Amino acid sequence: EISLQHGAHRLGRRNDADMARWRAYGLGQFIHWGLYSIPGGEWNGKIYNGAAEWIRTWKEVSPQAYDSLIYRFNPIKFNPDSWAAVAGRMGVKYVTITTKHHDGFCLWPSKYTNFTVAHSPYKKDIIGPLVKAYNKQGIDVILYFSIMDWHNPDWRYDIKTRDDSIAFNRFKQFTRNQLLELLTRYPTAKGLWFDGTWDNSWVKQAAFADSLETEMRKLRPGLIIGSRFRADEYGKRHFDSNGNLMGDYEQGWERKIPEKIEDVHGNDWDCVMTIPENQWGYAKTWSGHIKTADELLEMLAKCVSLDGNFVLNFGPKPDGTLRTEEQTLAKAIGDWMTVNKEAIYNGEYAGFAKQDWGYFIKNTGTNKTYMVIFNVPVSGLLRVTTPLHTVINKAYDLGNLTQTYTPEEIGTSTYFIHLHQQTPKKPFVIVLETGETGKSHGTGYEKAK
Ligand SMILES: Cc1ccc([C@@H]2N[C@@H](C)[C@@H](O)[C@H]2O)cc1
Repeated sequence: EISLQHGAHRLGRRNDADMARWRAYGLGQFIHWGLYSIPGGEWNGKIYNGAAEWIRTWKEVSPQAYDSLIYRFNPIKFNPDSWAAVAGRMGVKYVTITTKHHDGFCLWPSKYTNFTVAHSPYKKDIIGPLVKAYNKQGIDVILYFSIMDWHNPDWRYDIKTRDDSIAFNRFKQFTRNQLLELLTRYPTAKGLWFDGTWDNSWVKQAAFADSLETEMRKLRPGLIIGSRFRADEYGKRHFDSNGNLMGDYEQGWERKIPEKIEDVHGNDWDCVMTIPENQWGYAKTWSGHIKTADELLEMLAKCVSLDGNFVLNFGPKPDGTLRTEEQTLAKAIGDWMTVNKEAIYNGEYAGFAKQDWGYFIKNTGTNKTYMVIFNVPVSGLLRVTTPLHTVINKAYDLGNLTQTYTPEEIGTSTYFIHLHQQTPKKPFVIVLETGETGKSHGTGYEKAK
């Protein structure tokens, strides 16, 4: 261990109520919305093959022309209550919304720049009504904020000269002002999701970022900030120079999911995922593979089974409506969640050996273990190896409690659950009520005769 001033300030998970609430979410929604939604990945009739929210960096686009999109931002059909209703129907417990993406356009009327909704034809605050609408649906809000700000002339990718550091010091104050402004304007926000923090300019600000994080936490006790916000004094990000996670949860799983429990190092984490391969902002043309509801449900179950939250991204259209494909997916996921939410909310790693048929999830509320089944084996036999001294007392369908199973014990802590013939063509859940050997009324099911 080396002594660090600006590394991790806490070892292991946060154990307070605010973090327990975040840990229990399971399913979240990401929303990327801003000026980039207007071109939607196309410019002068040509399709940009990068992520739509990065179109300002395309050589075909002059930054000034892009920035003039502010005069076309007027989402007349924007209705936050309808977005929140779609999210509520989908079963999300929290939403992460872009307040300012890399382009620097602010969806709230910031006092510290004119590049905001207040100076667009729309004029009104977007973030406030969104927070209110989502909170009304019982959905918590996390504010996405990009440190990197292409529009602000004081932004630098690196600090090479004295002029750079003079400009960047102004930029640091601007950033601090905007963050304190957001926390003050939107006091119900549960956390901040930082992005745009990989460039040397910011990585060199270990002390500043550390003190800013402390200041924000003091202003908003319980605030949840991930590992992407700051680097330690040796430039290490996410994990400090002693290998300890900075921030409250690991923010490294963008468009990817850990394979096994060892990959998450006992930390909380979220996975943020796009529906197409790599589009966060609205893209008129979705090319490549578009994920189906079943694929997304499997990602959700996999994340929760490994102690993470799964956050699915929506890129609303410039007029403020949600694209049809996203609404259809939200409903399909919601229909599944209506039946199976007990396997997702309050879900955590169950400690059962991973099996090919799907995922084990322990619900910390019900204390039951849920088998989320995606791949029914041709044998119709679902193998279950319980943790040591754990026996299965009951097994039944979550979707139909009268559909029970008598696990066949085939070895030490190992059982086969015999599926009934007509297994559904959709992911389904079997509930296991377990006990500790010697503590339950019996020793579980008798050995197979
Ligand atoms: C290389 C790269 C940088 C930033 C991103 C941003 N993070 C996602 C959450 C989106 O905001 C995307 O624009 C994606 C890829």
